[in-house]
Amino acid sequence: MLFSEHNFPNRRGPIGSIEVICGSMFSGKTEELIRRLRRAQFAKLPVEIFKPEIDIRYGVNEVVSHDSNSIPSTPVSHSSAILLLSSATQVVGIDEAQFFDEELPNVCVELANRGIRVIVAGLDMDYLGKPFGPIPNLMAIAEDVTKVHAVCVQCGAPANYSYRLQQNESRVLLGEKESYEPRCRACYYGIEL
Ligand SMILES: Nc1ncnc2c1ncn2[C@@H]1O[C@H](COP(=O)(O)OP(=O)(O)O)[C@@H](O)[C@H]1O
Ligand SMILES: Cc1cn([C@H]2C[C@H](O)[C@@H](COP(=O)(O)O)O2)c(=O)[nH]c1=O
Ligand SMILES: [Zn+2]
Repeated sequence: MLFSEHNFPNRRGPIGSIEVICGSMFSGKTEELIRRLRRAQFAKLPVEIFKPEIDIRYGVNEVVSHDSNSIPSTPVSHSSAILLLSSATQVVGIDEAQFFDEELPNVCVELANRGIRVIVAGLDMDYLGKPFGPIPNLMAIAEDVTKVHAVCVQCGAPANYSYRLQQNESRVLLGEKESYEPRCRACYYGIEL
């Protein structure tokens, strides 16, 4: 976005917005989220970061990337808690948003309409290649959507699927490299070219 696009002479006060960072596992969603939030902190803006209570893989009170970058965060059990905990902030970050309830898009709209910059990261597809939780609706209402890609472990192409290695059919199965690998379309579907 051009800096000149931020100059609105007839507007007073901050304009809120919703940004979505999505992609497969290992695509760099959390790193990109942390990068944007750190830049906001460098700008001395008050920042609050949330994640779903379910995701305690690396610790309860921080968001951690696969490369061990981390930033403190607050675990919440329902998206409505984000509204209550964001009254004095200007930037809200949300990680693992695919695990939140379907109210999350409304919560993000409410925050953005208060003038808050909302940055949401999450899986766009589950292991079956189906749109995951509230992410598709968030992508529809966001001002900005960034789709990041991992590297396909089979062939090296850009990967947008999270292939599950375990025989487990529940949609939610927390895990890392022992349970998932990022794959491109051809390798995910086993398409011979
Ligand atoms: N196959 C892969 N493709 C890309 N990055 C990978 C892969 N395997 C491990 N990584 C590591 O994962 C990091 C991204 O981690 P992270 O931001 O936590 O991803 P995400 O939140 O999308 O799962 C990369 O910087 C890289 O070091
Ligand atoms: C595809 C898929 C993933 N999960 C889980 C596995 C991990 O715990 C997280 C994703 O973490 P990341 O930061 O994006 O690497 O989600 C799941 O429960 N169900 C799925 O279908
Ligand atoms: Zn591939």
